[in-house]
Amino acid sequence: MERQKKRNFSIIAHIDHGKSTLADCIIDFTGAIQEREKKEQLLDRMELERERGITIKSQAITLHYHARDGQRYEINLIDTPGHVDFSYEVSRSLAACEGALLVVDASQGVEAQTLANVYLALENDLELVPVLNKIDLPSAEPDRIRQQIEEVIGLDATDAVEASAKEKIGIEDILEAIVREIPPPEGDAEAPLQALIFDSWFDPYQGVIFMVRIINGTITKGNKIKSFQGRKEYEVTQVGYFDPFPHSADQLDAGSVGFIIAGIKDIHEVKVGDTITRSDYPAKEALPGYKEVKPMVFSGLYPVDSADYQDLRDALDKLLLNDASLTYEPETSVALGFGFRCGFLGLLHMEIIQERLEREYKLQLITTAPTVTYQVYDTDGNCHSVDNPTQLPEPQHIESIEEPIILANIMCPEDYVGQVITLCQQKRGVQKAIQYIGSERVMVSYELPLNEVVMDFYDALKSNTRGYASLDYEFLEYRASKLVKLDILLNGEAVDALSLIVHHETAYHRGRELAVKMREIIPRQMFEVAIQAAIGNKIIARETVKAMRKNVLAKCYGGDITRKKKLLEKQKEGKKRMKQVGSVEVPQEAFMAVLKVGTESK
Ligand SMILES: Nc1nc2c(ncn2[C@@H]2O[C@H](COP(=O)(O)OP(=O)(O)OP(=O)(O)O)[C@@H](O)[C@H]2O)c(=O)[nH]1
Repeated sequence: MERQKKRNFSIIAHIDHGKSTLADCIIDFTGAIQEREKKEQLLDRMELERERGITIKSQAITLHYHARDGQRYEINLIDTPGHVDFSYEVSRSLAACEGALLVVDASQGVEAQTLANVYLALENDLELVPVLNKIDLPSAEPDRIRQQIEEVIGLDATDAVEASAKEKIGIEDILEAIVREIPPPEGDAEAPLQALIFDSWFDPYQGVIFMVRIINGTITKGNKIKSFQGRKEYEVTQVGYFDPFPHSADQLDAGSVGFIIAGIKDIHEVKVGDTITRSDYPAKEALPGYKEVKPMVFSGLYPVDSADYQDLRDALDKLLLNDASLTYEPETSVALGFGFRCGFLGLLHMEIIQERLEREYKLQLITTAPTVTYQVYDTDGNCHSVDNPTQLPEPQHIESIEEPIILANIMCPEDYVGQVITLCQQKRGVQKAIQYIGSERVMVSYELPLNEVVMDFYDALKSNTRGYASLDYEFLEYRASKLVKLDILLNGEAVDALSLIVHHETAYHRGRELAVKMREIIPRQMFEVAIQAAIGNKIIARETVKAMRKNVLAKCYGGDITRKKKLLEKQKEGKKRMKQVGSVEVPQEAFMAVLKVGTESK
């Protein structure tokens, strides 16, 4: 199809403002899928995504639309993940488009991620088409939100389409706006090939499938291709597009969006953000903006049953095929045995991976508290990247420690500004700005140590603002800080998996709270358990779990055998999540308890 009749667009929105539902409506409206083939939330591929209602991997669908001007248009809808953890993927998807629908919930209005996504879209020079969704809600106030969009974003919202993805209102108007407002792609089909990879995944039969936007040139079956970052050359075996089902095409040319298959077995050979070109007629330059995503949050994953170690490795291998941003390497813990240190883009990414391992691979896991990567300078002048408290050198060998700092933008109703500020202060935040957005909403910007945010910042923020605050953040820099290692000892033995790196001012308080929390979590055993918190060699707190007096079965004397069996079963169930640490049995909860202390502290 000629370029003038093509449109490439994404939908950007704050979480839950209705992006996926609207995408489904648009697909439906253009008749891309038959009723019987339709699944709820079609764009969300995995079961987990459906259940949580979030979109993890981006994907593109080619639609055909007969517009009111009598012309037939090819419209490529490129789905983007909405969460802050995945902003890099959002950015790549946006780079493949000329425009974006900016979906705003007509009752909630502009939120932190609306703004963050708008900035990403503007960086990519996209034409923004505002849509006010959920106008079916009695609480919808389209006029007020229209004004808010103009004030906050500076975007003319006079013609913003009023829509309801739920009631299928305004869908045709949205398609008309796409055709009218979003420019057709530019690009030169005669020039050397430059194809931007904006998504890739591993298919067990085809190998790596990658989604591209052809910026210049053409690609067809049989072409030899290579990427600017990868070293090897591959032969294209198939090109095509999804509608949403895969279809082969003769070729993809400048302005098109589609998939390429080239028998690639290693997902790391084709990285999202990289540029593909042809070996016979190579482009001189990669497209701008290639940036490697680095994991920001680390956690140890251990099988509850050490016999499952190999299964965990296999499962991680498989997950890695579809998720190039996940990293892992083997690690051992005295307390937990053999496991893996895994790196994630953020907390949500971490939760998703953990849940997939447990649900799809039926693994029972013990996870350690998340940490960030520290830059530790030793007294010999060497710098070490430390993502595990146990790797921290002895205090006398440490010259200084630097921790990652983020810039967090929090948007909330003005009534909650006080709570948000208090929370940020507690978390060692440095205030950067407080800005009124429209008449009642406020944007609070703080520099915060990522280490404090990975603990439980998000939950605390939600509960302190009754769910009304939204958060977006970006990495800023590494900054020197006074950090110390806090250890927990059980019967005199330091438990490596319970160690934490914390700021020296909060260490004392955290240690004491953690010891109390451990006493509540660790069940009584046949002997007394001493719980101590220590900073360096200094013990700062002690709690005791008294020895057990009663046999669980004692109260069943004379009772029937099935009841006894039930009790034992129940005990066994509980034991599954227990880890033997020295002589002490420690439940899974204990390893995450560090997340539960500290917010109320100070
Ligand atoms: N009343 C009403 N509810 C809607 C409308 N559109 C979406 N919803 C509901 O809003 C919730 C969120 O919708 P999603 O489409 O999952 O939102 P999303 O923006 O894709 O969310 P993420 O995938 O998490 O980014 C769901 O419960 C939808 O049923 C609408 O027009 N009206």
